[in-house]
Amino acid sequence: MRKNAVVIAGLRVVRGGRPVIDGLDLSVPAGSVVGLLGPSGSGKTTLMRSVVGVQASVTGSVEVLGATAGTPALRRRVGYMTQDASVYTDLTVVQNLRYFAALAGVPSPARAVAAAVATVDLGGHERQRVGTLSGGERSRVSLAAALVGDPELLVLDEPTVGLDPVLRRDLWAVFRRLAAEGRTLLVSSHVMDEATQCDRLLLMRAGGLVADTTPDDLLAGTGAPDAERAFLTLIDRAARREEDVR
Ligand SMILES: Nc1ncnc2c1ncn2[C@@H]1O[C@H](COP(=O)(O)OP(=O)(O)OP(=O)(O)O)[C@@H](O)[C@H]1O
Repeated sequence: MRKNAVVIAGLRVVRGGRPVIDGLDLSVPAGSVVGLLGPSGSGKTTLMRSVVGVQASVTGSVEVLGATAGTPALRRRVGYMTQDASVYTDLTVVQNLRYFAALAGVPSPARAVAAAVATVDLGGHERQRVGTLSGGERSRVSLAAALVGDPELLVLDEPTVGLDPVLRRDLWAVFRRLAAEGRTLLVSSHVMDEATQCDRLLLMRAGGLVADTTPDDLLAGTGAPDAERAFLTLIDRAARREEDVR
């Protein structure tokens, strides 16, 4: 089995004429849930877009499942859930999923759609137009769309944003189940209690990596009582180090 699902070396991304990621190295172990955390604007989405292969002005090496990010061979093997819902509100749940299954070239679309609906627990809503679903249901359709190609790597950009604690807990149970099946999940989040559900944590700040750690080591290394305060401690330390260098 592959040791790392993603290996990044010397990643540099220029957006709006300035480097927003500069010299990033990291790896994502296969079969694990890796949390991508960091303040707003730290580069999480840009990193995820680079992994999926949809980001322009990327230099350095981004290897995904043994291939260069974005190569056509990876299309079905990588599922991407963007921050904003990317499903069609005027189509039903099943129509959306059939469409995404066709894009991914899924050989048995009906079976794949049914499996994705079951995974995200949307049974009973199959024929409902997405525009009439609740916010939480809609984000689960986006997750199902990312899942319908049966990907080995799932890249999920803030999948739980705006969801209530019950839905967040349920979605994290889904993520854990997907990882137990051998899939790799790279999940960004602002919600620090979600950090404790990850196998590994990547902490970004200002386009760089501040920490590559585990939830236990994050707490032990900072002496903080919870993930949120540990995170703030590391961000403050990194900011102070940067000021000392200047
Ligand atoms: N299209 C763009 N043109 C110029 N700058 C951009 C563009 N998209 C993003 N940026 C800048 O790149 C930096 C990283 O943005 P990115 O969206 O990756 O951050 P993020 O960590 O995902 O933030 P958030 O948590 O708020 O979603 C930010 O400073 C942002 O302003």
